[in-house]
Amino acid sequence: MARGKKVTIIGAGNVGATVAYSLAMKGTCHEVMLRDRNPEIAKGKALDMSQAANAARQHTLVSVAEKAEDMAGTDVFVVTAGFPRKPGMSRDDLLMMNAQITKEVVTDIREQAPDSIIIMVSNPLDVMTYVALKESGFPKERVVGMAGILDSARMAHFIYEKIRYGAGQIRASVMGGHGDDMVPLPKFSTVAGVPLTDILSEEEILDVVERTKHGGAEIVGYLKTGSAYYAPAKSTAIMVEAILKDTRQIHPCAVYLDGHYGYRDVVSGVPIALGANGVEKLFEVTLNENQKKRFAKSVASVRSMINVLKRNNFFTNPEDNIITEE
Ligand SMILES: NC(=O)C1=CN([C@@H]2O[C@H](COP(=O)(O)OP(=O)(O)OC[C@H]3O[C@@H](n4cnc5c(N)ncnc54)[C@H](O)[C@@H]3O)[C@@H](O)[C@H]2O)C=CC1
Ligand SMILES: O=C([O-])CC(=O)C(=O)O
Repeated sequence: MARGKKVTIIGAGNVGATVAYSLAMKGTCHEVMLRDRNPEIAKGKALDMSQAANAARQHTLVSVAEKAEDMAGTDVFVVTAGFPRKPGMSRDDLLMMNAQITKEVVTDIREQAPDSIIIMVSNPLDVMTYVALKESGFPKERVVGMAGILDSARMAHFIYEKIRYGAGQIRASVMGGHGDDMVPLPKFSTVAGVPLTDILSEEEILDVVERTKHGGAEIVGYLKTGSAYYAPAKSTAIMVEAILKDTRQIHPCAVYLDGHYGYRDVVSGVPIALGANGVEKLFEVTLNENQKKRFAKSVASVRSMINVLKRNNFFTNPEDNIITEE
């Protein structure tokens, strides 16, 4: 069954506002609500976007949640509240400040819309998804992080730059966390069904892999004051649409691993079917030894950040501060 149609975006900055614009231009939902600690700017953006929706002959109304209670009845939350990185920083440097913000906003979500689905975007993404899951107390199916769609889109673009054909037919595959240890998978990537390994040389593939891993940093290097937002916003809007329309299409997303791939109590990016209930199915892809090793390294890096939070007694429920694995 398709869910209702109210989407609330917490954090109406570059990514949040662009997600709202993307949803409004497509008429994906009836109502998009923005919530930001700076409500005046959010109001200006909401008004501007509602007018743009009319220009585009769409029905979407964009408004602002001035009070937490205005978010009641939300079906899908997108959380982009938090700081972006600047040149010279890694996403992991945002851990402590964004964890606190995530904890605050998730408390409001839990109180105002306990049956909703949360799409996390703030960085470091996998850890923030874990924080949202633990602090909301929601079932693991209803807290999903956005990264894999973005990383795969970047990889597809870098492939396209090299081959200059097959636009729109490139299916690139990336798993693991959204950090420097992410796991691009050229062996699972194709152009219209033709394996990438039959199209590009080893050296060219290595170049695509490295550029994908540092795709976010490359853009931070140009923008200087913040990070990418067009591709991140489009990738998030795709997730919102999959949930609202119950498409159950398969996308790489950051989800809680509960024994999957041999890992517990951690979040990482894996292929899932995304639909009205959030994670409808999690796929366990058969990885070769090299891929397994790279995935393990990525999971370990996310876990080490989660453990920093646990050591600081960050989580509200004392049981969540128990370290299950180093
Ligand atoms: N998962 C991914 O692939 C990606 C993640 N990101 C992350 O998304 C986050 C947002 O990035 P941008 O939109 O570029 O940053 P931004 O600085 O443009 O926007 C962040 C917004 O959050 C708001 N905010 C901060 N604390 C808040 C609170 N407690 N309640 C409500 N609003 C609050 C700020 O006022 C600001 O408007 C960053 O952490 C960034 O690293 C960005 C791109 C891709
Ligand atoms: O690079 C960043 O900090 C923002 C982000 O996650 C991305 O663009 O992949």
